[in-house]
Amino acid sequence: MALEINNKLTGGFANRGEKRAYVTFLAGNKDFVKGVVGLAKGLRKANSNYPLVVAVLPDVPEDHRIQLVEQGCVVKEIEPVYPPVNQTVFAMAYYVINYSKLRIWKFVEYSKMIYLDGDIQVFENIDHLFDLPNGQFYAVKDCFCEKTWSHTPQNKIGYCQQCPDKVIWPEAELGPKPPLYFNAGMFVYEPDLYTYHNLLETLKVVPPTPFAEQDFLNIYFKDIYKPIPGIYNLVMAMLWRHPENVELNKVKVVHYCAAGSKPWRFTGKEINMDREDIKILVRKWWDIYNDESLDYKNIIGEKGGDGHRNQLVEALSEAGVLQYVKAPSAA
Ligand SMILES: O=c1ccn([C@@H]2O[C@H](COP(=O)(O)OP(=O)(O)O)[C@@H](O)[C@H]2O)c(=O)[nH]1
Ligand SMILES: OC[C@H]1O[C@H](O[C@@H]2[C@@H](O)[C@H](O)[C@@H](O)[C@H](O)[C@@H]2O)[C@H](O)[C@@H](O)[C@H]1O
Repeated sequence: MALEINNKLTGGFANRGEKRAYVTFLAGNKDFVKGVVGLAKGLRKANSNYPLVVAVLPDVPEDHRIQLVEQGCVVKEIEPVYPPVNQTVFAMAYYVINYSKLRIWKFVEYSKMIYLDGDIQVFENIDHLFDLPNGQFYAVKDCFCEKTWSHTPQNKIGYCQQCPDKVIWPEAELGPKPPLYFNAGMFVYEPDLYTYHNLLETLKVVPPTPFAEQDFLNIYFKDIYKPIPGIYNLVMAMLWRHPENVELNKVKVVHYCAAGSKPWRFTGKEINMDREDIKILVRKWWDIYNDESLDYKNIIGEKGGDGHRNQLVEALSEAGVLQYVKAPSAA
């Protein structure tokens, strides 16, 4: 049924072949663009075969969009998504903007995408995740132990899915154990318009909750969610909350989501930020960000020629900044 609707809605996109891409989300005019530039360069260093699409909100300024296009990104403007205003429950104000991530389900020119937050770095090639079987939603299990989870029954009783035997879930008092819960900073999914419209319709009747779109996506995809190993999204707090579950030398993807861990804002002053492993991970991020050999222009080099320039103009047009770009000089 869903597939038939999907074909109708996507105008036969079902035969869109194996067009794949990484995708991230960028909002605002401040420093998160550094995160996305770092991610673009990290994917290049990891020899990824697929482009990085950046879904930008209208408030992302032209110069940031030009930076991203010049780093080889496919910049696509999206409209914000705001949840229904609901007096009883609220999303943490900071996270409300993340509902806009839901727009990436309409990128149906791609058959499969891997979403990565802008505060994620890919240190080793993960292209093989695109070959995971279709029809499922793949992501890494989150951890409930940080105080950001103090609003939840899990955190209140010290239960965490990362160590389910440490504190047994008290079914008699709290009912059935909660389903597995993923961190929405990284996931493997298949864009399709049926799901896109269904997500937005469902959002209208689901009150906002503290972890915003992450909570919402966990509800929506709970029947097809398949956990993948933590090496594909090291939720930073795992280093001090569940070190027994982390083999840092095997980690391929690092998620700088702990308070104070964003490399481009790093001061080392927040809790846990004085740890040696954190300092090494931040330094590894900067090594990539500062590596000019990873800049797109140095990869393409002069070989690009007019073809590259035309490609750049086309990309800038899609990014909505063409008016700032002079047409390539006549050959
Ligand atoms: O001002 C902002 C806040 C968030 N984001 C995007 O939304 C994602 C999720 O926000 P954040 O990383 O702060 O969440 P965390 O995973 O750290 O809780 C970021 O990685 C960015 O891709 C952004 O572009 N600008
Ligand atoms: O909007 C809700 C956000 O929820 C998640 O961030 C949280 C979550 O990971 C908690 O488990 C951590 O404790 C916390 O530090 C971290 O900020 C996603 O990474 C982010 O992309 C976004 O969906």
